[in-house]
Amino acid sequence: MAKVTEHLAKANEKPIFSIEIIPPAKGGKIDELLNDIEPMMELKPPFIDVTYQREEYVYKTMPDGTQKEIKKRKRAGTVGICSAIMHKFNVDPVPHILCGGFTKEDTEDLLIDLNFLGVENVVALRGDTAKPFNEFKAKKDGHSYASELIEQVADMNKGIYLHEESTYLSKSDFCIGAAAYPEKHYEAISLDIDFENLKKKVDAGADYLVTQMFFDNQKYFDFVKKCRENNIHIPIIPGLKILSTKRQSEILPKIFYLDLPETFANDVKKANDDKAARQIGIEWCINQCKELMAFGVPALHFYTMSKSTTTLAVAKEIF
Ligand SMILES: NC(=O)C1=CN([C@@H]2O[C@H](COP(=O)(O)OP(=O)(O)OC[C@H]3O[C@@H](n4cnc5c(N)ncnc54)[C@H](O)[C@@H]3O)[C@@H](O)[C@H]2O)C=CC1
Ligand SMILES: Nc1nc(=O)c2c([nH]1)NC[C@@H]1CN(c3ccc(C(=O)N[C@@H](CCC(=O)O)C(=O)O)cc3)CN21
Repeated sequence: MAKVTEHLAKANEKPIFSIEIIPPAKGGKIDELLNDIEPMMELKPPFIDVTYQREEYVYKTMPDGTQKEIKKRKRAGTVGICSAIMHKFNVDPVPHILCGGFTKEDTEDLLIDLNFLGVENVVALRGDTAKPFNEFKAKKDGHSYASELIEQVADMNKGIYLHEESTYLSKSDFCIGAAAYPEKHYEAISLDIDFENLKKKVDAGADYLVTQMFFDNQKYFDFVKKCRENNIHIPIIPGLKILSTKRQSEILPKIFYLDLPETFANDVKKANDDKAARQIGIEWCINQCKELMAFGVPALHFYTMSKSTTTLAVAKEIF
């Protein structure tokens, strides 16, 4: 097993093919998930990201009229999935770890579990705002920003644990990924402020970055240039989403704060149905990948949503 940065260092001629999967909805079977992703194994991704879905809250009126808060998690099982894909496919799992919903102590326990399982990588994120709220709120004794979470992982890599004074504790050795937003994070007031926050993540110990999806490569090229000019020299992996329905051309820019190039958006709008939109999405992504390869990206990371068909349609043209 190896670190993401080690995998990236080994790839010289071609970028690495990597994928991101999501846990199945509660009650789903691990075998179904493994079967769904198996077709992509033909392209030998050296690492697979497994997202962590945060909890949401629903409120139920009880017979006595009081409101009961119910905590629900639709897609649980990130750690178990990491262990399953590691043993079934012999690839490095990269669990996402979140600030949201976690105390620092919860995080420490999670990191100890991952370390014992032999997982050597994490992507450290703040996490989205819990539904149905409209503002991110850290847990009491939890982290507010990804940079703080990165610091905790980096501390453990030095043998510094919470509430322990001994200096002879075993050191973990996690490779730490962090998220980057070429078109700014949706909550950030400006691109520049978001960039300052990105620097904090790098200073806290991020080993590499993976970007939010983008459909305009120029946004990625400008972002990489800005990073390099500002002394950020770690690898920056482009994250790619293959547009696969007409609706996504309306909704993705709004949810994730991105621009769709006008020609692309118009072509998708003119498509007769989702099948036609998906074909346009596939072709757009193939062209994006070719241009990114020519630029010399270290990897092409696909947000697959655990579905292999569209990703394979693109990747088979590229790799
Ligand atoms: N669940 C998952 O697996 C994934 C989730 N994400 C999403 O990425 C988003 C945020 O995660 P990160 O980028 O890790 O969060 P982050 O903590 O780096 O940034 C979140 C927001 O806070 C601001 N910020 C950061 N540090 C700050 C500071 N010290 N002072 C003031 N403002 C600060 C940033 O500019 C940004 O607007 C979330 O929406 C997350 O859910 C992204 C990839 C996968
Ligand atoms: N803010 C944020 N939260 C995330 O969880 C997240 C990111 N960004 N960026 C990186 C990856 C990519 N993720 C995603 C999440 C959803 C779709 C997506 O296509 N979602 C819907 C459309 C939107 C909707 O109807 O809610 C779909 O059609 O599958 C793609 C990538 C998850 N990750």
